[in-house]
Amino acid sequence: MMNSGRRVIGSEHVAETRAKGRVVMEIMPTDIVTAQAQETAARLGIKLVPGPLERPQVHKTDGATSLRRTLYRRSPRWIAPQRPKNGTASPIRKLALIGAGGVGANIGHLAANAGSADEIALIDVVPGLAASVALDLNHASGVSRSRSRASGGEDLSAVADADVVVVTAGRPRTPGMTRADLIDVNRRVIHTTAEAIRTKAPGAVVIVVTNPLDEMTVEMLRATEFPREQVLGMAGTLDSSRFRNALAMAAGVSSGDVEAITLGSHGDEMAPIVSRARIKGRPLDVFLDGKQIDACVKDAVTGGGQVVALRKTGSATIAPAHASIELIDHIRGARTGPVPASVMLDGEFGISGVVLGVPCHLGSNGLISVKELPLSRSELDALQAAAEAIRERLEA
Ligand SMILES: NC(=O)c1ccc[n+]([C@@H]2O[C@H](COP(=O)([O-])OP(=O)(O)OC[C@H]3O[C@@H](n4cnc5c(N)ncnc54)[C@H](O)[C@@H]3O)[C@@H](O)[C@H]2O)c1
Ligand SMILES: O=C(O)C[C@H](O)C(=O)O
Repeated sequence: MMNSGRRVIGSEHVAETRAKGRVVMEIMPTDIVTAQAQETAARLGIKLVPGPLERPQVHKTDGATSLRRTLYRRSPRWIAPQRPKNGTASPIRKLALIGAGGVGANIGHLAANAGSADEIALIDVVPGLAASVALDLNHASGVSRSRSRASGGEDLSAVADADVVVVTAGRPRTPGMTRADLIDVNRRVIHTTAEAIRTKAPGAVVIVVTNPLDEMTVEMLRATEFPREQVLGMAGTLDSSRFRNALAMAAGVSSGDVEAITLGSHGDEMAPIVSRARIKGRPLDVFLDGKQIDACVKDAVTGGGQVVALRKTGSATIAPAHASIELIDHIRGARTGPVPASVMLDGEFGISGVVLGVPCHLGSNGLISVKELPLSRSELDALQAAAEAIRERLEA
């Protein structure tokens, strides 16, 4: 039934859906669903679900039929960041990478390849390591045609005047360890690096990667005495990527069809946000049952440990590097929209004085604002629990 361009869904439509053996009925944004249809759907066990994000519409133009894509913004695209239309975001002038091990070298590689920075300065305490990675990156530019120039050495003063500093310096965990077991050894490394950043690159945006992430981000904030806008922790982009991958594999779709985010801590108190996750623009339960969704949540939380158990000598490096580049892209304006990062909260989500993974708007000076998404009661409780757990660990 049509009514000024709108489809009115009556109980007969619901009954037709049932008769076809279908259990889901798609409702488009312009549809009007009668109260009777809702009752019939409930009685027959039919789910009325929002239609897909994109749906081709047929339009008649001068007797010809053309197909036009109409975008239905069922949920705001607050998860998947978008590149600016003209794709002309400038590279960062100087990117410093403290730590040229597994994660640091991979960040250097991706940054050079994407032209994220004009100058990439690598620093590592192991003699020759950072210089060798820098040389390797420069050698690759003959093929990749990257314009980035890399340099490497042991001296922390090479952070001087960096616009963005990524800190991966420190020990990774090995099987049998939790990230929290790294607190003592890595806190010392953070303090050493923080001193150099504070004095030589006081205007830099610092991205902490070293574990345990939430605690090390707090240490960096304390030791540099930088405002909260300038110190970000990287974990949410990695955990969200793992969550999206798990959902995509379970639903048999590509990761690009999935929008999902994780908040909270980078550990057992991680909070994958199920209520706002979408597969092809639709809620998860259209594609997956409760058990499958729980398994995906578990996969996101345990993903890091799974890699450690297999690798034995260290932890993941490739996905963390991509996830770090995502933050760098937001800082340099190559991507827009909220992105999960760990920042010191100041009343957002009702939490203060603790570093937690939350959706953030970022820019060239770091944090612009925290985006307080509407979350379900249990998700808000999970954020509060994560904040309390981190607070307790810091006090201990
Ligand atoms: N936040 C996340 O999501 C995430 C993801 C992956 C790894 N991590 C963490 O990142 C850290 C690095 O992981 P990795 O796989 O690159 O380890 P890695 O051992 O391969 O590299 C770490 C490097 O840091 C260097 N280093 C140590 N102390 C230093 C100092 N004072 N100054 C300069 N360099 C120093 C080491 O020589 C080493 O080369 C670990 O703590 C790991 O747990 C975090
Ligand atoms: O798991 C680890 O120890 C490394 C990192 O935090 C990860 O999640 O891959």
